[in-house]
Amino acid sequence: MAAVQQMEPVPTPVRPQSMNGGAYTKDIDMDATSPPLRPSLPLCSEPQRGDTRIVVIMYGHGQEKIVGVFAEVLGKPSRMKSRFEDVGQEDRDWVIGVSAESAKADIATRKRGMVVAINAHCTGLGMPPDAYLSAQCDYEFLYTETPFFRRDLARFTSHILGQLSQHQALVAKPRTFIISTTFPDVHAALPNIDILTVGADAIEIRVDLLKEPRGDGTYSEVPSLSYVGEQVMLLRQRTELPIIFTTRCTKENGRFPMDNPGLYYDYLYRAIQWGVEYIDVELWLPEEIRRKLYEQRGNSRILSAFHDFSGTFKWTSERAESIFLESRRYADCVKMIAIINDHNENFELEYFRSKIKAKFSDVPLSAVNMGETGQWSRTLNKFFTPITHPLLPIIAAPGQMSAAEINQALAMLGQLPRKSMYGITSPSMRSATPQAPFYEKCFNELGLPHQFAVVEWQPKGYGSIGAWCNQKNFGGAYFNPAVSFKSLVATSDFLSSLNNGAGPTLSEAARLIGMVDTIVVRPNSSSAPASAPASNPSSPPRHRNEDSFSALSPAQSGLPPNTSLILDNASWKGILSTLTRDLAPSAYFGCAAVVLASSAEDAASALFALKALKVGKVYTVGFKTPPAFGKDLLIEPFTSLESIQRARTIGAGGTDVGTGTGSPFLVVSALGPEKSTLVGMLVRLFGSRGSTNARKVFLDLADRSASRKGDPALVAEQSGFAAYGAADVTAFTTVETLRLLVGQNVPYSFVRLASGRTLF
Ligand SMILES: O=C1C[C@@](O)(C(=O)O)C[C@@H](O)[C@@H]1O
Repeated sequence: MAAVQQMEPVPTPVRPQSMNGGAYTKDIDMDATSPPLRPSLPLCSEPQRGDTRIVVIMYGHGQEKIVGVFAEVLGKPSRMKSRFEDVGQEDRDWVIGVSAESAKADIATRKRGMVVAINAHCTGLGMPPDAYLSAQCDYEFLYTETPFFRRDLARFTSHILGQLSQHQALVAKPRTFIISTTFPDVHAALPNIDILTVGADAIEIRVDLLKEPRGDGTYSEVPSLSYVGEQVMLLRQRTELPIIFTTRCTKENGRFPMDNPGLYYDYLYRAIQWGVEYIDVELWLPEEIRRKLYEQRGNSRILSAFHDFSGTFKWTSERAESIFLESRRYADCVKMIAIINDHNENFELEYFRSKIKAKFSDVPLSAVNMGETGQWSRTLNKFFTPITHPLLPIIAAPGQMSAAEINQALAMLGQLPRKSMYGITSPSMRSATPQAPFYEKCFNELGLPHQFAVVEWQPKGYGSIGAWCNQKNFGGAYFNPAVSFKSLVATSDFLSSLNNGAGPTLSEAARLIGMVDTIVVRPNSSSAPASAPASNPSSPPRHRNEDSFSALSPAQSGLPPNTSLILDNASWKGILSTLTRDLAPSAYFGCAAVVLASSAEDAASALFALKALKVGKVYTVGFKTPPAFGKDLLIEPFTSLESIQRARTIGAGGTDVGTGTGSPFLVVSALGPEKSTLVGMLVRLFGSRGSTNARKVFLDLADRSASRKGDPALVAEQSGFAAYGAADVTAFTTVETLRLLVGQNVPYSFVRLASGRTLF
């Protein structure tokens, strides 16, 4: 198994104390690990073991089943206890349920180093959560029973326990946008949420703009915590984007009153308990409040906010830098926003930005100017640029632009040149749904100037990788289906000539998987390693094969100097996202899995995803596992019916699901439709049996659209599996491909919506 290394400790919120209260106790007991090698894809967050304390769920009257659902999502069995006092070391691998009523007796004296207390409250019960439990618990999960959103619970638990985090990936991304929603009621946003969030990397809920009806036609001055909680719940149920929770004060263009700073603490701390990813903390708040929120932020991240509407703020002043320094003390990211009077002040901001970046690269800065005069700075800001959308009722601040407007402005200024991107397919894909209209729709929605074409390529046949890639305006490509790295390089003079003949740069994922599905174009940074590619060969090598990369006219040919091509693999990320949509990563940690494929190439992306999920053992059928995987995965090929039988009966009681010793919890099949009967048979063999009611997972990677044979997913569902198919993986892979190719985030639900039911 993977070597372990110490992870930065992840504190979790502690009981809120009175604003005069003493310092909180850091009583966290975690055995934290991280994977041995970070794949070089910057946009993914690797699952972590995170907080391993015993999870105790407090449930409301008649709601005991939520305890079992939490357990399933975490991959653990559950049992009930009467009080916190009864929870002990023997409960280590269990999820414990305690009724809300009896939890009140001793929640305050629980062993905080041993248990993490989650108040699960069903909003459909018609009353707010118990105020005492809300204040005392570590976290609070608000949910609706019908419909119930399992993916919301999976996301909540993965976040609060530190198993998945998006922050690092967002900071590493070259450009990120946040959409500032301004709805008085989140319900109004829901019908359009997919389209509203295209291009956004995070979504801001302006809590101060929410309007809670009082019932007499008027609205409360400040929306109540229970109203805000439901609004946050609604939003999180419908979007996969990280949420930014903002209580903007009246002096900074918001509606939250400023006479009681404690009010901000109450709302912002509660947002941490609700598992909101980012908390906007205004700099004017007393230091004591900012410090406490920072210390109690758990896995949430603090975005410090400063706005100056006076019109006298100077980016060149000493005050500007001291504001940044003060903000940074209790923040993970800093936002500074000012009204300016003169266009030159945009240049001053750019100077400030570069100075701060050079001196303090650890805390990212989002800094823009307001008003029309300041719009230029909105096109230059790279981290968390606030954006609006035409479907929003009002803009959140003067001068705000949409993602499409910013991209169009960048294109006009020559900062976002028009690129040619390709979908490289094989003749076998001719009958598949055309993909070009989908990409064009995305580019259009995002205001991107790029063009997209689907081209056909066959190793040793027609089509030329060199001719597509070695163009001045080449913007990247995806392969569908993925191609083996070896055959790609063997048939392309151009690719093999890169890096002075060493061949193209590979991401860690593509290297291990051996299959490439994306070619990414990246500018060479000055920090690039010495081996970074010189993508533009100084003199064209002689052609060994058909890859006539000089076929273009001189004006078109030649990647610009200082440009690298990186061969990558997005499919494993699509598989990982599919598997963790309804389950937290811990459901897979240490478990046994079965992978069926007719070649190692077909299985490799799934194996890489299973490695990232730290599964305990992989049984294989139909292929020989590449040695590279042997280092991190325990592999056992099924060689006979006996070996299958043995794996099947291990831990037949079923209580060890997720503990690494049970019978397989996950079955992934990459076998084609012609092998449906075999897949169905194996799935049935490994179906849920015994006392466990935990649903196992079946993932079918085969495209079954043209097949009339039986669907193994149906067999799987009948045998106690939750089944996922190629359409889910393709949509998540497309999300990743778009991030890699154009650096923009397009939500999974938009991909599914825009590409219709068949999905390519
Ligand atoms: O802080 C900011 C930035 C902002 O004020 C803007 O200028 O775009 C918009 C606000 O919603 C957000 O909280």
